[in-house]
Amino acid sequence: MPSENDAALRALLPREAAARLQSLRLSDGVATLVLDASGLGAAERAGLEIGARKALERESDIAEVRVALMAERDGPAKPAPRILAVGSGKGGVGKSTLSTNLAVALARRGIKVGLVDADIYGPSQARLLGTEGTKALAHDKKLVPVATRWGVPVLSMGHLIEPGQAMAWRGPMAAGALTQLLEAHWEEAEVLVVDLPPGTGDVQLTMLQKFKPAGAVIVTTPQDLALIDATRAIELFTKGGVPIVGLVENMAGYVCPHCGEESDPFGHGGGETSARGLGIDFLGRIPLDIAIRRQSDAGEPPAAGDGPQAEAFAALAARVADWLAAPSDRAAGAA
Ligand SMILES: Nc1ncnc2c1ncn2[C@@H]1O[C@H](COP(=O)(O)OP(=O)(O)OP(=O)(O)O)[C@@H](O)[C@H]1O
Repeated sequence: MPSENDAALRALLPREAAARLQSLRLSDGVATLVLDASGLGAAERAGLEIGARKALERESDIAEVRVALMAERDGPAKPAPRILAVGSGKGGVGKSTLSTNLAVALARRGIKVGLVDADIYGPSQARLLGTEGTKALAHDKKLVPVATRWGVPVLSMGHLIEPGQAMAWRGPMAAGALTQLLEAHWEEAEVLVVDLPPGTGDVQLTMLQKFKPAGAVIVTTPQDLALIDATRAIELFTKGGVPIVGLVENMAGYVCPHCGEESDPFGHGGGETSARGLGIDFLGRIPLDIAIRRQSDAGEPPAAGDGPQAEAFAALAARVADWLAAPSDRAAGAA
């Protein structure tokens, strides 16, 4: 039976959230709500969660708000989302930044996208999608993805551990964590963009063996060394039978923050030539632009804006969406 206290809390909720409320509990300053999000798209789900969260966070006796969005189970089972792995041979090439913005740009095209941060030891997606400090809830022993303002639900170790907490896990534990992130309530997503850690460790192998991606996007930078490393990442996927969607050249060309002029300190066309040499598609270039770093650090994905940075990610998303629309042909063609 709801207590008077619960009724008072319920009255604080926006009308839509109150109508969809399944349960609401306040204990030790933590308000836990379960909302029925059946029939809602990703953006509406995000709006529902954010509205409820904001309304309760204003209360002085509520220190934390936990929201779980549930969808009806009846009706035909939805197919599992197709996994798009984003990989690189080495760290620091901007793979996480690319994963975030590719996911946001795909969502802007109307595709229902979720994002999994498979970088178990160095998670960054909570920050990049402006959800730092939000804890992921579990329902039916499965994690519930965290809604974002950009219509891209996300799960990252950053939503499970305290910021700065060291992850001293052995490989199998990290692989187990990845399994939890991927086997979460992703029912609403058609595509899951998975930001893989660099290299070829346990996490990548689990990914290939257990959750066969539909395709892999390889991120590189113009420096030769990174291109050689990218070759290794490509080999990992092709040996695992995962089709390569193509190569993205990040930090390609420097955009002057003062005059906007683009220059190429590392030469132009390395990514294109390299992709051609490897027999894979070239998906495009994302310039080295201080605005990309600033907005990303602030949890505002540049792909969600309307500047030239957003255009670069939109062009990339268009190529990837084309590939997703005809994956088997492409895969067969690439074989
Ligand atoms: N195109 C770009 N222009 C400007 N800065 C960028 C660009 N791409 C990435 N960065 C910045 O470079 C840094 C590294 O990017 P990011 O964390 O995405 O790389 P990563 O390959 O995922 O690294 P790691 O392997 O360490 O996880 C970040 O500070 C990010 O904001």
